[in-house]
Amino acid sequence: MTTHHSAAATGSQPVAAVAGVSVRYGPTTALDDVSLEFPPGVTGLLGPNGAGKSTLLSLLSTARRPRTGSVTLLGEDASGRARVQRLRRRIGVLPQSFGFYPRFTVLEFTEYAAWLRKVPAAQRRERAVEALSLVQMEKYTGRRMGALSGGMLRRVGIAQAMVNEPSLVLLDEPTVGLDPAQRVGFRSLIKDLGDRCAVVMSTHLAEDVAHVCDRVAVLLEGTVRFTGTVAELCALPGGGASSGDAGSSGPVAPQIDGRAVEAGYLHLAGPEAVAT
Ligand SMILES: Nc1ncnc2c1ncn2[C@@H]1O[C@H](COP(=O)(O)OP(=O)(O)OP(=O)(O)O)[C@@H](O)[C@H]1O
Repeated sequence: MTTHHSAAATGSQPVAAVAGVSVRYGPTTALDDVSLEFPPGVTGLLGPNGAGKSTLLSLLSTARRPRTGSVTLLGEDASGRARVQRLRRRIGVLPQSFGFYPRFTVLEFTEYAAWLRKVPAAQRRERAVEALSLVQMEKYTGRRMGALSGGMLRRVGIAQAMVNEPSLVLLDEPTVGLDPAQRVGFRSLIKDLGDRCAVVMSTHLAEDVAHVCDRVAVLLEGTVRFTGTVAELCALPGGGASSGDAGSSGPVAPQIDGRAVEAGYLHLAGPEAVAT
């Protein structure tokens, strides 16, 4: 394990937290009385489609307000227009899909993201170049957005999320649609981000969590079924306790039975697995 794993596992001050949050879309309950704390490092939100991961990220990004409960970001209650606007400048977001003008160059797009995040004009170019080199896209600053491959586009997506040097970055399913080799590269990139800022990453792939995350929260049907370290998740019955390598060139990571999580079977581990 790397040093930032242990730092995050020692219960440092949370970077973000939700307490008793519920969100409904008409008759659908997307989140039901969810309480979670996000320490420094990389936290995975693991769950099948529809579990409530994107909704939880939308609360942490301040895009949505909970129907009940509270959201605390960077030590402040995320309410009140002025405070929320100030907090947004310190948060980076990679949505599941992001729009862009295809004729923008990579640099123009990233500078535009800096403008949206209220980075002062004099710093925008420098921040954009730095963010692009962070994701190894510095050679492609002049390429049109419309001419990028899927993997490159996702890298630029991470760059735009990092362009305001956020203290908290939220990544919604960052590895979806990547081929296996790209996914391995992305996992190491996301791990590196975790050394710069707190990262919350949603995924339905248990392998992502095993290779990238310090901590994990399992969501199913809008409720939290587990929180803890990856090792603790692996130790659960049905969590898969074997060690091995699922294609990563990095250190050997514990394996989680991804099929069990994706199929929503993890709750079969029993009530003792349910942590709040
Ligand atoms: N705008 C919306 N209107 C109505 N229902 C919604 C809306 N957004 C989400 N839902 C529903 O809320 C529940 C949680 O959705 P959410 O997108 O948060 O889950 P998720 O775990 O991120 O899944 P996915 O990976 O498929 O996005 C699902 O039942 C979903 O159908």
